Amino acid sequence: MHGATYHSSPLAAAAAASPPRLLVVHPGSQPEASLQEALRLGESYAGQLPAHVTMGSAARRQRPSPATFFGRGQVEALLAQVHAAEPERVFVNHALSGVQQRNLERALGRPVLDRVALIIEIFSQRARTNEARLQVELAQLEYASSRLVRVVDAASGRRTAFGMTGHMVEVVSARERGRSGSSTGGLGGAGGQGESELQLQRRRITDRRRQLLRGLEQVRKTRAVQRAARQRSGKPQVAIVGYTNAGKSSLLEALSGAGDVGVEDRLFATLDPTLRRVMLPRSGKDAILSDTVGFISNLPTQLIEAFRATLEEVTEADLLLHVLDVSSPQVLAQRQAVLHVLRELGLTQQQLEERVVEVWNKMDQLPAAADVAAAVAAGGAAAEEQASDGEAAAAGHEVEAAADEAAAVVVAGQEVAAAAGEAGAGGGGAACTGGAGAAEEAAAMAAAGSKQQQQQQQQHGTATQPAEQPASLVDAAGSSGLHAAAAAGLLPPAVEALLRSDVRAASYRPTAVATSVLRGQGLAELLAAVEDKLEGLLAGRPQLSAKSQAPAAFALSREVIMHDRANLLALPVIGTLVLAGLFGWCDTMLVTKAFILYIAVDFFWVLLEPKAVPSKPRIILWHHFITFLLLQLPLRHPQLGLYTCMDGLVEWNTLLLIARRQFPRWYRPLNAVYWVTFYPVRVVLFPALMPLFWRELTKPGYAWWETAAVMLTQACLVVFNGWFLVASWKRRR
Ligand SMILES: Nc1nc2c(ncn2[C@@H]2O[C@H](COP(=O)(O)OP(=O)(O)OP(=O)(O)O)[C@@H](O)[C@H]2O)c(=O)[nH]1
Ligand SMILES: [Mg+2]
Repeated sequence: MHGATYHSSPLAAAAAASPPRLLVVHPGSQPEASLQEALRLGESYAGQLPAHVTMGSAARRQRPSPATFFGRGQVEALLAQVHAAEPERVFVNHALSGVQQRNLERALGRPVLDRVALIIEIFSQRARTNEARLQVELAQLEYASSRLVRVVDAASGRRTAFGMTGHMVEVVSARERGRSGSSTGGLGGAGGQGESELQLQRRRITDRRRQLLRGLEQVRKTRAVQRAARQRSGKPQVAIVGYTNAGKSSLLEALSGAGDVGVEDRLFATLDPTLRRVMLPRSGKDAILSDTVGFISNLPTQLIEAFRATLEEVTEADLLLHVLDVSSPQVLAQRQAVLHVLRELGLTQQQLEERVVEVWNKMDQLPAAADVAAAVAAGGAAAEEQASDGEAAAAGHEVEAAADEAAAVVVAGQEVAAAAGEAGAGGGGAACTGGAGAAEEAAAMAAAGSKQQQQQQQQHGTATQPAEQPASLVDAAGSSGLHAAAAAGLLPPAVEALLRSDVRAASYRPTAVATSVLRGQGLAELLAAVEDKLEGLLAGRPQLSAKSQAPAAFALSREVIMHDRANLLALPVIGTLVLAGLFGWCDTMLVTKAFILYIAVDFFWVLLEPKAVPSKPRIILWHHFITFLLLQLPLRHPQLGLYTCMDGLVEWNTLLLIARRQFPRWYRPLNAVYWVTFYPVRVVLFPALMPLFWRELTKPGYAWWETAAVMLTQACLVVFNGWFLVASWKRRR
């Protein structure tokens, strides 16, 4: 029952074989845009645009009925619609409680899905890899278990409202009842078992959940190891995120040249992260880009939680490319939804502000796409000219506003290319000094060039692929072009709002690059902006900007860097004194005192600021305390000073350890010398000092407790070195 073979939800399997006919029921109180999205979700699930019915009016907002969500009259009307349309399933475009869902299923005689269930079912259909299937099943389980109690409490006690299919909870077994035409036949014969059946189901859920979590933990570990290996290669990691269907996979395909990422005009086409290498134009270095599952507003928390392993590619990335579909009137809400999910994933506001580049995609889909592109070309040229002339003060209002924006907005376009020859001098100059007037002029100039295409767009109801590839017109210098287009009234309200700084919250103004991925426009500018941003971001992380072999986890904190630097100064002094003491060039008592001073200062440093060491400050403190005790004896018996110097040799090895993480460029040679010195000093010399100490300390003149203290402390240091060796091995593996 809990065997190795995996069976995804039988409903999903059936749906994949022949997509079920769906009826979308839209509560009239919900906005029209929500209906459009519901239809797209329905289309993604059923493979065809579903029929829909709106219940209630937007004007009359009534409280949802706790029993059936819709009022009694509405349910009757809905039943009539269901009889007319004969759908296999009904999708209510709202969140439903377990009781509402079950009562509606009874009333309509059909399985009823709410928004969360539908999204989970779409995920279930799309899950291809083992990782995705595990994650989807976990989400299904969480969803099912959250309604288990309520459903059973409300039931007559004669039957449970859910069933089990093999090892898995059937999420909406009532759907299955509807499908089979039976009112009691939950999968696995769950009927009639009462409370004990409930307990059994609960236990099965818990067991399966535990199993899934174990499987996913393994997935996470594997992903973490793979990520660490990629980071070791020194290649920056860039994650593409965005609302579903915004064009993320298209962008990855376009930037990487790979044609196998999987672009589809349906919601949640992508579930699994796909990685591709992309060359950065200026440095010629590679970055790793990852495409991942799209987000949606009110993304079920079960899915966010379940997809954590996948979404860690996002949280661990150096940079995020946030793709926005500017052709959607809902672009602002979609942007907020994505930011909301990113925050739920644990990204802080500061990380969002620092690590995001926005991609304003589907520019070609704007109603006046050609004119916008022309205005942008004119504005961009103006900005360039303006920059080179140093005449910022003379610029028009719109251009000033653009300069205020931190964003760099770029559009390249074929129609723009046509206008560029003319606009380069005339249009550009006009935009520079004329603000909105110039934009109109530029738009008018471009209008002639783009007329033919506009006609095509009207004919086909959509933008068409241009015959020629566009030339890139504007570099990532300013958003004046789009501002000019906005001033000329060429932008839809949503894009205008995107541009306005009041919407782009004061502190949140990521660099933005306008693109039409479908037409290959704006991609060069995007890559340049990505490279700029990465350079800025990785400046403090040299192991990423320079190819090195340094381990990934070396994003050092300020505290560690300061402590390391102090040690890089102190340890060579101590090490040299130790060598001088060993060779007899310096009094061993002086060495001992210097050693004690160093250990004491470092002890208090770590005590007061535990973050000064990358890990395990407590062990470091114990180590220092024990060393401190050991060093007391040479103060009482100067003849033991030579042994102090022998112990002190270990500080050269410590110096190499610190240098290794502080100079990642030299990681390989430093690492080699570190290990060459590690074994003779820590593994051979330290234990070997034990019999030497014993021989010395059993001579007359030493108190028994002095012998015991030295032997004990030296033994502790031997154990510490052993632990250190094992920990290093583990880390390397
Ligand atoms: N007009 C136009 N369509 C685009 C553009 N970029 C992508 N598309 C189309 O948008 C649809 C969705 O593209 P995808 O790349 O699959 O979108 P996605 O963000 O990966 O979607 P999910 O994986 O479902 O979240 C496809 O039909 C693409 O051809 C663009 O710049 N302009
Ligand atoms: Mg995709």
